[in-house]
Amino acid sequence: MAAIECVELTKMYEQRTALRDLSLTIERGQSFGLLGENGAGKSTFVRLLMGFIFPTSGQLQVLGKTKVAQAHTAIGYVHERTLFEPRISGRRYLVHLGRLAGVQGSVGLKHIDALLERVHLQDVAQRPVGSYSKGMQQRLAIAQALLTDPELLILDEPTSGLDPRSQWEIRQLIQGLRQEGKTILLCSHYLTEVEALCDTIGILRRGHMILSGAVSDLVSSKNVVEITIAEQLDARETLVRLEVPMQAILDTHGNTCKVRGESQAEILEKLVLAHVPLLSLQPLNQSLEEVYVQATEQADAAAIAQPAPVASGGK
Ligand SMILES: Nc1ncnc2c1ncn2[C@@H]1O[C@H](COP(=O)(O)OP(=O)(O)OP(=O)(O)O)[C@@H](O)[C@H]1O
Repeated sequence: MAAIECVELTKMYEQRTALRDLSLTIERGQSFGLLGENGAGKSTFVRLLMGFIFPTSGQLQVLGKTKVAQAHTAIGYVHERTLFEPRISGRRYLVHLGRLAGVQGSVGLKHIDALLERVHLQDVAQRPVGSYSKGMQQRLAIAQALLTDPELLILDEPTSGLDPRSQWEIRQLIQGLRQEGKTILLCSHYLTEVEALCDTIGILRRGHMILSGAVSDLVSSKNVVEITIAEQLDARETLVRLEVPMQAILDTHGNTCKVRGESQAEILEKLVLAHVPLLSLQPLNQSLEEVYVQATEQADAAAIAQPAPVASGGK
């Protein structure tokens, strides 16, 4: 059973379509990054998963439950703007919420102290939350999400607006949770963060999923190989001399050249037969940022070619 499964999920707010025909499976133990511009529908999807709002049409299952609220005890949720009571201490905050979630008694308190340590707040645990930095508050929000040791974590922009050090601390925490095998849904605008923390991604654009797949497949889909030959040789001259078809060569620089993946075997054969010394051969990846920009440009071009009949839009 998948952690999250939806089929043709649609959500309309009156006349506005926030999410349209979304079909998606997030397997257990997978870390999934949900990307998309402002107003793309990410928070709407999260609200549907949490059962705060209901689909207009389509099916949704969270941890096997179609009534998603029934899965709540196994979900940890970090809202994009967590609000705290500023006068109580971090520890008391967790103790109160722990009681609501059935985490209590000496075992519960031990668990809370371990969580405070895990998010590196043990030294400030008795201080009022109002005196915490934004990064510390965000770590407290993550501790709160972990109170019930949930199987699924939904993290809505957990590093948004934090300084680089605080972002790094949160990412370290998420990486640890991922390694423990938690299922993670991470909404984020930070593409390098998603590339580092997620196994699979989906890009939403005006309520549509325009691209999804494994990060490793998407970044390696460029199909370009960089070949480096002996230092004293000029790559372009060598390739011309060996009569390599020019359309196979994307770029040359000194003793390196970038060639199309499909021409790699033919070029290597020519180089080897001509006894050209090879120093390295490396497939070139593109960044997730490049994948994102390309996908959104293609979606825009398709939208211009075929305008959508129903209004949907940004904030
Ligand atoms: N309660 C609401 N009533 C009407 N329209 C809404 C409501 N909530 C969201 N929308 C609209 O639905 C669309 C999707 O919004 P949503 O908040 O899901 O986007 P998002 O991808 O989370 O954006 P952001 O990155 O800014 O958080 C937007 O056009 C938004 O204006």
